[in-house]
Amino acid sequence: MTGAAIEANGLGMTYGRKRGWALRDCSFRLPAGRICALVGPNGAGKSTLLALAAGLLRPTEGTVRVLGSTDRAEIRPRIAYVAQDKPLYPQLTVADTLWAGRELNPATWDGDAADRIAAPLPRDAKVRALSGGQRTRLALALALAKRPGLMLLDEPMADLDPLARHQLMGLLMAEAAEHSTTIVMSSHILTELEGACDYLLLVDGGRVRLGGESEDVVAAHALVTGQVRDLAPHTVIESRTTGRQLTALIRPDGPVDAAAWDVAEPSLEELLLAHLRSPDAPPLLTPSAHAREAVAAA
Ligand SMILES: Nc1ncnc2c1ncn2[C@@H]1O[C@H](COP(=O)(O)OP(=O)(O)OP(=O)(O)O)[C@@H](O)[C@H]1O
Repeated sequence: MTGAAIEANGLGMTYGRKRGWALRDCSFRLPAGRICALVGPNGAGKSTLLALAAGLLRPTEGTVRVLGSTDRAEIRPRIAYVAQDKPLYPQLTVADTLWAGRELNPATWDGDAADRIAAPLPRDAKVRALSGGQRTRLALALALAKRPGLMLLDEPMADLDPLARHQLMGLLMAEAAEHSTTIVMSSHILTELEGACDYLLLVDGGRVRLGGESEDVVAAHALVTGQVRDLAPHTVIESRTTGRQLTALIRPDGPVDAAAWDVAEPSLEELLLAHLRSPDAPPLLTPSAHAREAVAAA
């Protein structure tokens, strides 16, 4: 079993006594070296989870271990966190910002990686004069050139045009593969994640609903179509009937009766949408996504 990039045990966070839980009872493990899609509806707790992993928030309960440590000062130099609003110094130029990145990370700074990502940006432009997408590009250049073990990216592609998105996604994937960087990327663009991410965390209502290798999570489900009848003993995530025809996303418990049902593998997008529409469906974590402490306690 490889080391964990993130391991959460009973992780919970509330922003104030009266506010309720932003995240609750989260126990999962993200093995190192994965590219993980963090998905969920607005307000699900994705940013909270990323900020906890980045050490910017203290858990209200439970623990989050990052790259094997819970010591936030020790973790910080080894991670890169790009927040949703891409905070940068508006009065600095692009060149100054990259220079500051190098000065702050002298041991690890990869100037070539920074140049590759920041190539289209005018070096003498002030950050405050950059567009949202250009700021994102600069923030990603800083994050990647730091050569972190773990990149935590909160909706990094949201304000990029399709071409820039495609190019930066490709660059990130290639760099991550070459340097075994773990990436956690929150996004609402499900189609885009399908090709890029090999691991999945679905958070909803502050809880982890799905976790594990994307392939395994998909393989644990089936899309079945047939005449309306009982689907027991399988777990039905979502079903709809049209006349006498039933279509359902199920988690099979044993072989599905091929004489009674047309069976297909759902796409990742179909699977995620079905779970988002069915908040009461039971959670599923594949074995690699089980927190070790949780496993030990079971
Ligand atoms: N600084 C804050 N103070 C108070 N409540 C907060 C704060 N940040 C987030 N919350 C609350 O915590 C919950 C989870 O929010 P979070 O931003 O983590 O969700 P998200 O999944 O990232 O959402 P989105 O997809 O809209 O970015 C929400 O109910 C939100 O209102």
